[in-house]
Amino acid sequence: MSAKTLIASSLDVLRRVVSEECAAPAWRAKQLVDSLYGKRRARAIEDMELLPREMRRAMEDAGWSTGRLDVVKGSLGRDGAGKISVRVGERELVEAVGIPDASCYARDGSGEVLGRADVETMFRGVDGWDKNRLTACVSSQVGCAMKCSFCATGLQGFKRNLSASEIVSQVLELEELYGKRVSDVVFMGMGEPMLNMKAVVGAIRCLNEDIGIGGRHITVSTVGIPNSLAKLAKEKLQATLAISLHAPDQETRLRIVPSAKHYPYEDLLDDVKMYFRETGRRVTFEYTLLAGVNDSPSQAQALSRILKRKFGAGAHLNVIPWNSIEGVDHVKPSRNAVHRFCGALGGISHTIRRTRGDDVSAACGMLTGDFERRSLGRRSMNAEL
Ligand SMILES: C[S@@+](CC[C@H](N)C(=O)[O-])C[C@H]1O[C@@H](n2cnc3c(N)ncnc32)[C@H](O)[C@@H]1O
Ligand code: SF4
Repeated sequence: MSAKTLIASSLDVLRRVVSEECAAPAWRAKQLVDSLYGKRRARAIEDMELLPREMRRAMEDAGWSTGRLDVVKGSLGRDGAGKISVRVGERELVEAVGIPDASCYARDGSGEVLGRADVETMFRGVDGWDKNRLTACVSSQVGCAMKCSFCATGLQGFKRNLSASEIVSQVLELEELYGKRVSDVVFMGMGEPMLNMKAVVGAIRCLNEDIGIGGRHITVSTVGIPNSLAKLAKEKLQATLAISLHAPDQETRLRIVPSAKHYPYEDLLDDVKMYFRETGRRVTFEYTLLAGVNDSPSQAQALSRILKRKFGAGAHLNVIPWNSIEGVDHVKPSRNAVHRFCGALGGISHTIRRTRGDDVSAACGMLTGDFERRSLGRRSMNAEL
């Protein structure tokens, strides 16, 4: 990774690069933006045909790169959901997922292929686009330190934060592979976005202002980090906030979300309420449903009571039946259990998340970038915690 990446740099920074490092007129900064995110996107500075050759050379000499990422491998689910592994450092890989329209399907079954060209050939074999929507699920960290008991990323441990450029580039790579513009971005891949707020906010601004993805089509999902929501509210983003709640009370939450120890349930909900008041944005709660842990009708009733007490009609619940992960001691709830739980929610607005890409381990909580983890070794990843 180069620290001097043009992707996700603000227009002010790009203007400075153009005028101070390239001795070119400031209006060239607009062409630089077009070269990064416009129709003819350049993967490397040398390919930026809109810019004079001397200017490209000056940027390279000053140590700049675009920041585009290398796609190492990919796999495609039957429903067209595709997972890619991108290299973000010498020995680090993270995963990102493309989730097309629900009407899509993969012409050629799944399977894993190596190398960008083969991944692109495979991803272009997605048919059945209806509304032309493509959601990018991006990672914000290499691994995650939060250790939620049901999540493959949490099992992996934490390595480092991603930069804004590394986050945005995941979206650019998915757009290029599918040959489609991304319509929605969800920060639901690897990592806890609120532990990397500066880069996440920088990435959101770039996705919104430079790439043109509507703020309301960007969702940040967080397990809840003390004091982070007040800071996020100050950023005045249009993005939607999703809180991974998973329980109707502190005791149940503590069983599955170790970090809840530092953030009592009521305090979390009070902070969410403050965020709701400050931003006027509807808050979504996520609830990963685990058989025998948090899926009983009485737990749904308790959840309904507390959400109504705190938010009235203003909360929405996303119920996510657990996606099984090898070696993890949880049980997926039956269809009946999911419907019984939702039936007991007593009028709380909710949706049951349809699992996408689970046949290629691309669904929620299944991302790891494990390829490199094996060579790094779990001990070395955890050593940096
Ligand atoms: C992987 S997390 C990343 C964002 C953030 N760290 C968080 O927890 O909200 C995104 C969502 O996936 C959910 N999730 C994690 N593992 C899951 C699994 N195995 N099955 C279903 N949902 C899962 C999380 O609870 C969270 O709501
Ligand atoms: S669910 Fe989110 S916070 Fe928990 S371990 Fe997974 S990525 Fe981290």
